[in-house]
Amino acid sequence: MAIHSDSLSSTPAPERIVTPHSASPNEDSIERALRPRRLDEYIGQQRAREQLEIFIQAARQRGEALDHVLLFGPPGLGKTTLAHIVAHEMGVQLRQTSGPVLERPGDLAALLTNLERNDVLFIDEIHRLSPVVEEILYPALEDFQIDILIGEGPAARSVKIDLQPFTLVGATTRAGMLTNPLRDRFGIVSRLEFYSAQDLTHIVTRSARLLSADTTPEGAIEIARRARGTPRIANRLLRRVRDYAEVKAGGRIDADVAGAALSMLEVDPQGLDLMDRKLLEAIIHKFDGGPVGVDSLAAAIGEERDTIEDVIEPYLIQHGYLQRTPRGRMATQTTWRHLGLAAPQSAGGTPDLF
Ligand SMILES: Nc1ncnc2c1ncn2[C@@H]1O[C@H](COP(=O)(O)OP(=O)(O)OP(=O)(O)O)[C@@H](O)[C@H]1O
Repeated sequence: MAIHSDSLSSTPAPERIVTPHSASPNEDSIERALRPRRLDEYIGQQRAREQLEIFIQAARQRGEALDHVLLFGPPGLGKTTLAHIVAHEMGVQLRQTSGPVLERPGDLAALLTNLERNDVLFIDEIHRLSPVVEEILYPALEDFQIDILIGEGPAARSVKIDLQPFTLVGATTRAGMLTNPLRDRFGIVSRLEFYSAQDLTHIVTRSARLLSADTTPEGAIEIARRARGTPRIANRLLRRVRDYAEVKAGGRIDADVAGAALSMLEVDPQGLDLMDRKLLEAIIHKFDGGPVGVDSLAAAIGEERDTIEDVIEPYLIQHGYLQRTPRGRMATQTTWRHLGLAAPQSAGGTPDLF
């Protein structure tokens, strides 16, 4: 049966220090150790947290399974962490899989029939479920039943199997790619946002404590500011800065040490790394500032389209470095300025008045 307990990523982990994907098994285990276990340890995402707190308490009081939950947002923002927290707060087990590894209906059926009452089933990359597997999921979500075909040819017959009530937690970077019937079956839908520098500072401070890394408040702020709004990146930068501090600065992470370490890692003061700059420079130098289609851009920088759309772009767009127009991606005034260039009048975004 092709079901793994590890979550798999749709996009290959690129070689970048700020990639929001976890890059190695060793890193996975450190990540697990840093993962908050309870809702009150989960920093930021106030809206999602408050909603879940109420719905979990209500479900617990009624002794029922929590309604199905869809979490969406860019990678590394804490979807897997929230799924684990939901199970922990409900006092139930979590089973974990991901859309692409559920190849056949039988893979999903085996998982569903092994769930115990009110358990959580976490499906990462749920937008990548195959249509035949998705079919099985509909009656499971609605009536806690599945229809299984037994036998082949004219002798084949369909058998209904009752399931224990359970909660599906689905995670996706692309809510728009979910089919309508699947999306409609989630009672709770939460969009995770990039974290503020303040929330990330809390996360860095907490992780530093857990890793026994000697970090000053200013050191934590410096790391948080450059972490692209993403806890996974913040934790990774913290570990690299800790290495630097141990070798070069007697182990203490203050603002200067963090700044020097991050410059060495080519993460600039805005948290953009080589790949971000490569993409922005390509738009400006190879496509005259755009608009340029994502496929041409992918070819120009040797990166997968999915990685550009899921990993690189969302932060750049949100922070005004990139505009997505119907004719393609465009550099903005901020982009030109960031790269130390004079912006042409035609560039998108706020004009450079200074
Ligand atoms: N709100 C939070 N508070 C503290 N730490 C967090 C929070 N969210 C995430 N983290 C940390 O960031 C790491 C990455 O989070 P997680 O694996 O849950 O992200 P994800 O959104 O599921 O990413 P992906 O979609 O790539 O699997 C976790 O190990 C955890 O330590």
